[in-house]
Amino acid sequence: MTETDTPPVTASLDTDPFAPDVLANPLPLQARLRDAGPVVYLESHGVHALARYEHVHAVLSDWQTFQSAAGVGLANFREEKPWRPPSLLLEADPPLHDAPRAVLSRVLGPRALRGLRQAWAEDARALVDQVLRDTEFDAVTALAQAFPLRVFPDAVGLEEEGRHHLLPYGDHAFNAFGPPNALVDKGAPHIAGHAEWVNGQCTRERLAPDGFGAAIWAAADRGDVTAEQAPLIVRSLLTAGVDTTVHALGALLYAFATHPEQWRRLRADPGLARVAFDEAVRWESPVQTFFRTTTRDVEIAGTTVPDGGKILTFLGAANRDPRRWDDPDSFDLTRDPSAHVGFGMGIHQCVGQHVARLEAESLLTALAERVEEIELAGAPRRHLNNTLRAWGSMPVRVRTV
Ligand code: HEM
Ligand SMILES: C=Cc1ccc(C(=O)O)cc1
Repeated sequence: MTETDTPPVTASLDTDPFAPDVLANPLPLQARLRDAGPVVYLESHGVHALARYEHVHAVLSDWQTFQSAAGVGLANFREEKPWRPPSLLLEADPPLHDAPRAVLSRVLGPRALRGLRQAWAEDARALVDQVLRDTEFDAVTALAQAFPLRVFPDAVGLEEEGRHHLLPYGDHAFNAFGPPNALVDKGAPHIAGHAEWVNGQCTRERLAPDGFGAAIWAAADRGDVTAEQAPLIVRSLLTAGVDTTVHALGALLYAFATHPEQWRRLRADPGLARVAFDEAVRWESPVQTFFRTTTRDVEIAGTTVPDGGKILTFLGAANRDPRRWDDPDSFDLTRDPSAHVGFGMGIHQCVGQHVARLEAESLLTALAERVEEIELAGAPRRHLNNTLRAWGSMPVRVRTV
């Protein structure tokens, strides 16, 4: 056998996963990646891609070998300056990651959220009553965007004025995890204005005295983190806490508008609201991808990735891996979705997931009480983003009780 006859251990593809047509429908490429092998070299960006559940789970669980401090996007912070000061959680490894994570775990933990449950349930009912005055509406603007933007900025303690900066700021941040393409170019001219408001909202004096932001500053006063760290920890909430839940709620509404039998199942058992949300996060994976950077030469399933190599983990592909899930492409409330990687895995697993679940449970419970049937009233339109899987609009028709 000559050198050229030896089959390559590592498959490679030249498809760009951040191309518009792929972002509009990533499922075919995800299937190709899973089937091509455990590790696939992407020539388009010079990175190694993982799309199978087993290997995505393993890489996200091994922060020592696959670090976050060199950035969790394509940009390698060892070689280039980040577009903004790195996050003290997302773009940090232990030990620097530990104290900020411990603070947010407490501020956003289930016990801290108990005080919000009643208020968010009432607000969801008020919004649903208002929206259901019409039998046809855009579920993205009327519900998926409206509810998080009614409850989350107040929970953080943000000023009323300027909240319109939140969605475009997050949208650009999530685009910036990808390559410097047209989506990044679209947000670049406006990001300074959005960032000026967002960064200003993270200062102690601009935050209401009783929200998540004030609780982070109180942790600084106790010495759990420093006063320099406090605003950046608040910034994490504003970056990660809005667009993600908006698009997860969009995924949830799309799932039910296209699966009437699952909607009937939820109405028969409203206690399914929380599992429905996690099944929607598995099925659509609003956060599709994240990168890691190797801290040494490492072999993954027969492929050696050199130190400093970027690894692209396809969370969305892992969440539909038939090696892990029965009938993965179906949205099914009888499934146990709890092992999904839609919130990540390991020490960086989403610290805001309980906030997201409470938002979803509040909205879904209010809808299930009033809406007998929900269906698409026209073709939904995708909102393209390098990292987020999102709907830009979703016309629906409802029958109410
Ligand atoms: C359905 C909604 C959400 C989804 C799908 C989501 C997804 C994720 C994912 C995949 C990660 C892991 C990132 C990594 O491993 O590099 C993560 C981390 C994080 N999320 Fe969420 N998230 C959501 C909602 C939220 C909310 C509401 C907040 C804040 C209130 C939040 C704050 C964070 C923070 C601060 C991190 C970094 C944690 C760390 O590095 O230790 N997320 N999220
Ligand atoms: C899941 C995305 C995410 C984005 C930004 C941050 C942050 O800025 O800390 C955390 C998570």
